[in-house]
Amino acid sequence: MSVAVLGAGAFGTALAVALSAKGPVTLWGRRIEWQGQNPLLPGVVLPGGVSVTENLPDADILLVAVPAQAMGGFLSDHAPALDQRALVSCAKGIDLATGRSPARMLAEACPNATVAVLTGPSFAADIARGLPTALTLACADAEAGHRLQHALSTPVLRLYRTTDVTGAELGGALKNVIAIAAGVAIGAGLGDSARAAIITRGFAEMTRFAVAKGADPETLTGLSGLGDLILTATSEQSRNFRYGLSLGRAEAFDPHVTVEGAATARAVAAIAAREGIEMPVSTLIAGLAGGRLGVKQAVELLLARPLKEE
Ligand SMILES: NC(=O)c1ccc[n+]([C@@H]2O[C@H](COP(=O)([O-])OP(=O)(O)OC[C@H]3O[C@@H](n4cnc5c(N)ncnc54)[C@H](O)[C@@H]3O)[C@@H](O)[C@H]2O)c1
Ligand SMILES: O=P(O)(O)OC[C@H](O)CO
Repeated sequence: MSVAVLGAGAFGTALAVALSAKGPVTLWGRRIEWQGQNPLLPGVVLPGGVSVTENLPDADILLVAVPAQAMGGFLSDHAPALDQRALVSCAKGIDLATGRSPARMLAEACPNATVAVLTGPSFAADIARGLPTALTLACADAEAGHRLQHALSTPVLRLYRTTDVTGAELGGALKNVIAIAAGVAIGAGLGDSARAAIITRGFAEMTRFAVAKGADPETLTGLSGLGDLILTATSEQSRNFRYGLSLGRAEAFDPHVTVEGAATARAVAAIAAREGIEMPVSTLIAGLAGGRLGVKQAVELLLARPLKEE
């Protein structure tokens, strides 16, 4: 099956590099201003098996690796050309404008496509270097999921399979919000114990939100939920964690860096308020990211919450 990656950022480029171990891969970007090495993925030389193009490619499997907040614009430009394919969303977020997940946006814009999600703990730099990585491939159609799992696994990129698209996708989106909170805790000097509390209580609210949206709670304990939360909330390789660090330290952060958790926190807080889902950490991160709250005030609000059963 032919494979193309749409979106030539760090993750799309890393996936193209990794999958070129199995056969030729086309990497599509809207404006490619580099050759051989993508500045978003420094130090990685594209292998010969990856061909880069600005013309939307024709392939059996299209991995869509644009950020969640860019998915709407991307689909308005390209949806008709994507229908009737296997579309694998690689974005981890919730669209702020519509409150929809990337897979849902793909399915609505391309009603005849088979839609799947690729998610889980994986830094682009690790994948591109060929380091061992385990991910989740989620597809509601179990047979199609099985085919995609095999088509996209390599000896070092191991894909586990699930039919719980909602659980896998929300785990990946929500962990970014909690990773920002973990970064804030460390940046503000609250310590490792506070970070552990935020990760644990954050995981509880990730699960609460996902279950309210129809997810199987067990999915949240897998690679796409807990696995990715552990990675993102504990590593300075993570852009979400680094953004949180800068908030905690009251330092500026490069606005050109993709930080999915900032907009997703605001999307989640709006949905949670509307639907009565208790999401204290995400709601505070939405306030911080939106500039409505300061770190001191956010910490005070969190510590002032009523004592309750775990
Ligand atoms: N970088 C990682 O380690 C990593 C790992 C796993 C998942 N992801 C997820 O992958 C997604 C993409 O992240 P990234 O790291 O590649 O971001 P990035 O900032 O490195 O690149 C984003 C790319 O998307 C392109 N883009 C933006 N809007 C577009 C549009 N309308 N049409 C076409 N292209 C458009 C940009 O030009 C850029 O090349 C995010 O949802 C992220 O959470 C990233
Ligand atoms: O750099 P981040 O914070 O966007 O995280 C990248 C991946 O999602 C980690 O699994």
